[in-house]
Amino acid sequence: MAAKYGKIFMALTLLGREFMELYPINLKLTGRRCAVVGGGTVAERKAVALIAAGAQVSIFSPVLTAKLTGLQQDQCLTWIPRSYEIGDLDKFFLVSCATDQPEINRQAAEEARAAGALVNVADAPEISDFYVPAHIAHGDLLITVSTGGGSPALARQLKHKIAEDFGPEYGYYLALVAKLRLEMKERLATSKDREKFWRETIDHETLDLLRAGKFSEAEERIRHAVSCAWPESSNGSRGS
Ligand SMILES: C[C@@]1(CC(=O)O)c2cc3[nH]c(cc4nc(cc5[nH]c(cc(n2)[C@H]1CCC(=O)O)[C@@](C)(CC(=O)O)[C@@H]5CCC(=O)O)C(CC(=O)O)=C4CCC(=O)O)c(CCC(=O)O)c3CC(=O)O
Ligand SMILES: NC(=O)C1=CN([C@@H]2O[C@H](COP(=O)(O)OP(=O)(O)OC[C@H]3O[C@@H](n4cnc5c(N)ncnc54)[C@H](O)[C@@H]3O)[C@@H](O)[C@H]2O)C=CC1
Repeated sequence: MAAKYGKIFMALTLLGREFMELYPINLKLTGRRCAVVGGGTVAERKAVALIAAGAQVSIFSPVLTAKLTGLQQDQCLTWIPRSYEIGDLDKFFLVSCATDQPEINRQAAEEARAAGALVNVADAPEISDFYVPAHIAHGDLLITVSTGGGSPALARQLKHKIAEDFGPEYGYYLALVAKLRLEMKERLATSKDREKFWRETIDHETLDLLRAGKFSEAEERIRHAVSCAWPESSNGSRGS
C-alpha cells in the first residue's frame, strides 16, 4: 500500500513502532442492539455515544454511574443490575467490554465475538475489532480523531483543538447546504457545474451569518450566489 512506502512509514520504522492502518467507517446503529459490560466512567462514555447514535443499549453491571442511572430512569437504556454472566451476549450487533476486571472483559469479548458481534475492549486494544475515536458531532457533521490506540490522550487533545475551529455553525452550514444541494441538483445543469458551484460557495461570510444565528440570511446568500453564477439555471434545465 502507498502509505507503507511514504515518509510517515519510514519515520515509524525508525521509531520502532508497528503501523497498522485502520479502515474508517461510520456505523449506522439506529435500533441495533448493543451491549456495554460495566457501568463505570469508561462504560458511560461508550454508552452515551451509542445512545446518541440511536442504538438500543443494554448495560450489564451491578453498579452504574450517576449519569447512566439518569439515562436508565429516562428509559434511554436497559440496565441488567448484576455482574456479567456467560450467555448474556448472544444477541448483540456490537459489544463494548468496559469493566475494571481484565479477565471479565476478555471473557465477555470472546463470547460476544463468537456470537458474531463487533467487539471493543476498553483495556485490551489487541483483542478489539474497533476503537472508538474522539469525536465532535454537530448534527450530521461528525469529525473523528483516531490515534490507532497509540495515544487516546492525544486524540482527545486534538479533538479539543479542532473543536475550537469547527463550532456548531458548521453543523448549521451542513444542514443548509444539504437541503439546498438537492435543489441545486435540479437547477444546475451538469455535475461539473454543481462541483464548481459547491467548491466556490463554501465561504466564511455564510459561516459568520450562521454563527450570528442569521439562518435565513445565510440561506439567501447561497441562493443569491447560484442566481448570479447561473442566471439561466432558473429556467429549470436539467442535466447529468
Ligand atoms: C484503544 C482504545 C479502545 C477504545 O476504548 O475504543 C482505548 C484504549 C485505552 N484508553 C486508555 C486510556 C485513556 N483513554 C482516554 C480517553 C479516550 N479513549 C478513547 C478511545 C480509546 N481508548 C481507543 C483508542 C482510540 C485512539 O487511539 O484513537 C477515546 C478517544 C474515545 C472514547 O472512549 O470515547 C477517549 C477520549 C474521548 C474524548 O475525550 O473525546 C484517556 C484520556 C482521558 O480520559 O483524559 C486515557 C488516559 C490517557 C492515555 O492513556 O492516553 C487505556 C489505558 C488505561 C489504563 O492505563 O489503565 C486504554 C487501553 C490500552 O491502551 O491498553
Ligand atoms: N478505553 C478507554 O477509553 C479507557 C479504558 N480504561 C480501562 O477501562 C477499565 C474501566 O475503567 P473505569 O470505567 O474507569 O472503571 P470503574 O471502576 O469506574 O468502573 C468499573 C465498572 O465495572 C463494573 N464491573 C465490575 N465487575 C463487573 C462484572 N463482573 N460484570 C459487569 N460489570 C462489572 C463495576 O460495577 C463498575 O461499574 C479500566 O480497566 C481501565 O484500564 C481506562 C481509561 C480509558
